[in-house]
Amino acid sequence: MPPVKYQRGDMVMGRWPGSSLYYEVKVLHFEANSQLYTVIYKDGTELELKEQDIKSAAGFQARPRSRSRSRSPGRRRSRSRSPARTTRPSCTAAAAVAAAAITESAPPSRRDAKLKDSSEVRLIPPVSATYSFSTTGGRAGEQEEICRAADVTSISKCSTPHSDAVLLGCRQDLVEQTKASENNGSTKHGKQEDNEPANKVNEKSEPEKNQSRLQSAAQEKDDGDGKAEAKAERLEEQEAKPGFSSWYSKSTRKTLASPTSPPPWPPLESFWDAQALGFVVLWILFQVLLYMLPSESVSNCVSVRFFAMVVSGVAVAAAVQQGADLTYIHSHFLQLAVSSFLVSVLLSSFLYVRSGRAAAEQLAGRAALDMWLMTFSKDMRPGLIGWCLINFALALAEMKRQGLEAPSHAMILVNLFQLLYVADGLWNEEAILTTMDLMHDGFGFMLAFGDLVWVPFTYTLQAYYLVSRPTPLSPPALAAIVTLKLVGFYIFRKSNSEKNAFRRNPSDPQLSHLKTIPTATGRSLLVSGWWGVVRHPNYLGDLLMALAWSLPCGFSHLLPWYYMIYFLILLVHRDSRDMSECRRKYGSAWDEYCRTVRYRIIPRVY
Ligand SMILES: NC(=O)C1=CN([C@@H]2O[C@H](COP(=O)(O)OP(=O)(O)OC[C@H]3O[C@@H](n4cnc5c(N)ncnc54)[C@H](OP(=O)(O)O)[C@@H]3O)[C@@H](O)[C@H]2O)C=CC1
Ligand SMILES: CC(C)=CCC[C@@H](C)[C@H]1CC=C2C3=C(CC[C@@]21C)[C@@]1(C)CC[C@H](O)C(C)(C)[C@@H]1CC3
Repeated sequence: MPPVKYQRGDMVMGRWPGSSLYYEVKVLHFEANSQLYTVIYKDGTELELKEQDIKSAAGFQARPRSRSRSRSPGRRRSRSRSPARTTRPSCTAAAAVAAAAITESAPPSRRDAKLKDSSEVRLIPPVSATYSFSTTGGRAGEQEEICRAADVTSISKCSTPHSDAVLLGCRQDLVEQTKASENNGSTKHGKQEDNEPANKVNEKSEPEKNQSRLQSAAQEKDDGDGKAEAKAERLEEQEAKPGFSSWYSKSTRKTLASPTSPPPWPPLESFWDAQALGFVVLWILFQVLLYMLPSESVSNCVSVRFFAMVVSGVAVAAAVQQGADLTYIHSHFLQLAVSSFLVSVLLSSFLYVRSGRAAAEQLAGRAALDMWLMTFSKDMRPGLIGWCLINFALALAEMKRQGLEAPSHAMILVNLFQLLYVADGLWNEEAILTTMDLMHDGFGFMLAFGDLVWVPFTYTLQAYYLVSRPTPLSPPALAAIVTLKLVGFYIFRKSNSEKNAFRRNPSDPQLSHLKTIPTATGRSLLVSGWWGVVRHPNYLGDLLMALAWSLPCGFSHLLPWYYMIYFLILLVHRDSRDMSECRRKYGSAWDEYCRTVRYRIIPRVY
């Protein structure tokens, strides 16, 4: 029996069925009976290839570089990845590799024979769905998808204006490949004659003009200053990393390409990282430290929570200045979320167990620690400030990943909008202290989970999305979004302040113009001003702001719209909870209020 040439796990170049194009694949398995290698392409497609359809990765390295790459050795970065990785083709390189492969593949007669061979290559899953040219992502998404399908991961290259030639090449090759592979698929079902047209397509589509087109495109790209290439390499490196981050970027692209096929679940081992847990614990301890600092000196002029936010910001800026790489937060997003989840479970369990004994121990004054922990946990600082920290880290990750000198406009908007929201919440002490969750629900798992996991790791998803999906904004769109945010914020702040001021001092002369309804409890209800427009003007403002957070991300994906949808459900649910609570509290006075102010959140609509 001849020795097996390629071993399991080897990174090699595999010929794409029906074409002369080679892409980097990983050997999964060799079946001695059929003499076929099962290989996996970068996009997850598994195929069985014959030995002659596989080449060692090293053979592809020299030719395309010397032929079309003008990058100086000084600019070439050494990488610590496996040797096969260093040969991974970028958009340009893939084109050049493909071109080289075509040239290499000798005279047409031999190529024909090869193409005929390809009909014997067996496709395991039907791949045509993966290669549907999605228009959902708009032009950028489309380009990216085409490049992905061709295993050309340098999105940034493909989306630069100069890359149209490459794009065209990729697109045409893919159309041809798709046709060819579909035909191969039917071959599997015994329709050998159906393969004829496919071979004809390939005969026509792979002549030298294809080669020169790809080569000139490659040349054109390499005449650049090498920045795009550096970008592509960075992207490749990111994608090469195992874990959630690379899984997410691949899966969002998959979703765009074929919305019907769910993205694969990230590998289990990528959920846990001890170092990530260490960072989460450190962050919470840092917030505990700030919480323990004597607050008298600042509390007269500035909210202590807001002060904690400023100090945290300064500390983070100093850490970045000292070389701390905050993009770790992006590449370990899932691990950090899992660690925070563990801490929230531990903290709420601890407090739950302790609360059972508290009554007895209170006499002995031993509940002090529990009380302290409880008030600290209700404070929401770690989560709210953590939200801003993560957003900032994601802006840095976007710059790194996209090779930008500053974050994109969309990223800046998302960061500033949410920073304003958090700063407002921390500045206005009542905002947190009077919220119904903290007033009525006590401290439980939901609050710990909300503070440590839900808020920092799901409210940041717009920024997370933008890291790998830059969304350009036209100046009018930018202006419209900023206006929407400001209008939303104005309604949110004014209405909350009006109610809080009224609750603090109902006879405040500044509020004397407002109409009220007395209730049996001795407290009154506002029926004019903001609270006379709808029953929850603050929710309306909050929803407009939520809209302004999602709009910068465009409409290509559901992920950045998650918050808007979740929040709509949350607020509608809160409104009905609050309605029952107020009816119980205020009885007929509440019914009268509801008759006077008919709409709940949106005037004349809901
Ligand atoms: N981003 C997020 O994840 C979240 C944000 N929020 C925001 O937090 C803020 C607080 O929301 P929430 O805690 O739900 O509650 P609200 O601030 O809406 O407060 C509701 C309470 O206000 C009082 N009230 C209602 N109507 C009147 C009236 N006409 N006159 C005087 N008092 C009235 C009642 O309490 P009483 O009479 O006892 O004073 C009622 O229980 C909102 O802006 C909300 O959008 C909330 C949850 C999550
Ligand atoms: C589905 C699920 C896990 C729900 C958890 C709900 C919590 C995340 C929210 C309940 C009330 C919240 C508030 C804020 C954040 C989310 C939670 C904890 C809040 C601190 C956000 C900032 C605002 O300015 C606010 C201070 C008004 C607000 C208060 C309520």
